[in-house]
Amino acid sequence: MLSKEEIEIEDYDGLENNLKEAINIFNSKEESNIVIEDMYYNTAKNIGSKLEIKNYDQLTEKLSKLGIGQVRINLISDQKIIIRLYECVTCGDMEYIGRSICDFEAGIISGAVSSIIDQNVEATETKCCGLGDDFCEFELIKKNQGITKGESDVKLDNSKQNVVDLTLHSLNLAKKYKETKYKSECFSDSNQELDRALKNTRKINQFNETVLDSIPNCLAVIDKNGVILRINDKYKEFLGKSSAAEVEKKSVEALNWQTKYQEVLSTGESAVWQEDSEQGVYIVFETPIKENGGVIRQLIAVESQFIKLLLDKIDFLEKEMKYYKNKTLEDKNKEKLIDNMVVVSEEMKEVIKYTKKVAKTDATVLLRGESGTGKTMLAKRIHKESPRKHNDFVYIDCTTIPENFFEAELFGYEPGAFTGAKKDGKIGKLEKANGGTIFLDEIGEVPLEMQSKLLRFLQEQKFERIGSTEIKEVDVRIIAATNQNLEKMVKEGRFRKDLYYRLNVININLPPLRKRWQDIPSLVDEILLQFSKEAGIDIKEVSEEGMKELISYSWPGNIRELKNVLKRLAIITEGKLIKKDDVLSELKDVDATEELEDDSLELEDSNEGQIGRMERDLIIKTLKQHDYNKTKTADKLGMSRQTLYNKFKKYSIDY
Ligand SMILES: Nc1ncnc2c1ncn2[C@@H]1O[C@H](COP(=O)(O)OP(=O)(O)OP(=O)(O)O)[C@@H](O)[C@H]1O
Repeated sequence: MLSKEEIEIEDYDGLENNLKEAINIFNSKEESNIVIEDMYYNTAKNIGSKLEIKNYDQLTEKLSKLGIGQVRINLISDQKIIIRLYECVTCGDMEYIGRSICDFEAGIISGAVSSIIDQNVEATETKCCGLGDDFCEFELIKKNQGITKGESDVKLDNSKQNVVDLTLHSLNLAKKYKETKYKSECFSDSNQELDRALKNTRKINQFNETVLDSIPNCLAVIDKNGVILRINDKYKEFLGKSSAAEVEKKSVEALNWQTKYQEVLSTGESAVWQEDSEQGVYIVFETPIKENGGVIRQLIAVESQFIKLLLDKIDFLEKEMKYYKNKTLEDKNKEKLIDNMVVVSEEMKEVIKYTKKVAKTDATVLLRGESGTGKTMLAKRIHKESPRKHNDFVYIDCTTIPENFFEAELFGYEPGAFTGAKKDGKIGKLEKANGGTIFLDEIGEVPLEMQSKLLRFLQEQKFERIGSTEIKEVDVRIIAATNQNLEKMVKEGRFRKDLYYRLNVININLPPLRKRWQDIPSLVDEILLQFSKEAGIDIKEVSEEGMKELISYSWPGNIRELKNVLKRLAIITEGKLIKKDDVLSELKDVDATEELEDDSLELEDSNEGQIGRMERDLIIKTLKQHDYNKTKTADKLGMSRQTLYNKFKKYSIDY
């Protein structure tokens, strides 16, 4: 566009004033915008008609020269002409405003085209960059009424070029006015929006204040410098102030508040503690305000229902934690001390205390106790806790070795030592146990001849393999076990007296389970846990009533029997809980137990003949109850099949 300085014209100011005046007049009217637009259009049309454009090529060239834009003309029919204006200068200035704005261009085009075809045409803008279109488009329609060349709303000078330029300049001013007006409209729109936003913010603030004051706890906002920004009504009440202003904007130090706001700010972590005040005990809870650098402080009365609940819960959790801590510790100790061996009763605690001392020595140990009381388990424990623990623990079940193989088994033999011997010979159990422990289970079953050989070894720790004269010397600790009355056997000449004394250096007696029922609940837990692991099934529990039944039963087969009963119950019982009826139906057929509840069963202080009779009766009864099935009978009695066969032999039971 041409600037004022570029336009050398005398009555420029007059023209400009005219235009401004016109705009002012129109502007004061309600529909001034439309009038102004019409004025642009008509003035521009007048100019367009005076440009003396002869054809469309000249129109294109002229408009581009005037800087109006790049024109493309499309003659659709004699009656309808479409002109497209690319890079329209008005739209370039105003950009997208949501309505068509090229009244000036429309006027120029209509004036110019009217003079080309020498007929009045009116241009309507059908597309406009101001509406978001890619180009501006004008539809030119012929009108009957002709135009009066040379008549303009604006007084024009005689120089045509100057008239054009001056008018363009005036229109340019008007356009700027229009632009300013539009911007002020926008401004007023945004002012209204601001107003609305302000009102909303006030409403939200009001709401926040109400919420803050409705909170039943004392609440204060402290800024990062320790200045109290806000306290709610409850806090005001708590402090006994008539106005929040007495506290707000003051520092926490000045008011002597016990606060951890600095610690909360530096760590970003909340702080909670208890404070006593004249009004009672309070929990102080200070928490950082995100991205703000301040702290929210709350005081919650301990008397409040919420805190009471919380404290109850904490109390409960603490107790629970303590319980599990102790249990874990107990479990750990139990494991360390005796693997999975259950030791709850005082009787067993005594045994273990003694065993621990014994384990450190090399002394020969004789373990006494009914079948299934844990003699083998204890023997292993002694070995594990002794200095020999890194060497072998060798187990010999004396009931299972045929008489003539005993020596070979214990001392070994040379190649070809006897018929049927292995051709490379065999190393004996004693040699295997060198540096370690040998456990002779059921020592009362060792044949007499073998007893003297064993005695010799015990005296000298020396022996010869069968078929060899070479004397072997080994360092072996002996642990023997029996459930028989060895003293009686000695008297009857069935057990060597000297061997008895050799073995009976340290005597440990394992009490029967019925004498240490306190172990039963823990044994039940342990056995069910181990079994669930082995069998890959869910852990079962025994109901309280069921447990009472297990405790009151006399367990002739001791822990081995308890184990078997529980394994069966774990398999048979549906669901997680083993109930009283399940236990009873499992134990119902052992009516002989009543007889066994008699203390006279204890081997040490009982008459062997009486016990023998009772044991014989029990075996026969159990056999009958299990249709003479020996495996089931042995299982029920908590003994191995071999032990059962030995008992058959011992009591002349012929089945
Ligand atoms: N205190 C205990 N805690 C856990 N399990 C035990 C305990 N005592 C024994 N047992 C278990 O009971 C079963 C029988 O124990 P063990 O074989 O040691 O008895 P025993 O007296 O040697 O029997 P037997 O005289 O028939 O040889 C084993 O499975 C053992 O693991």
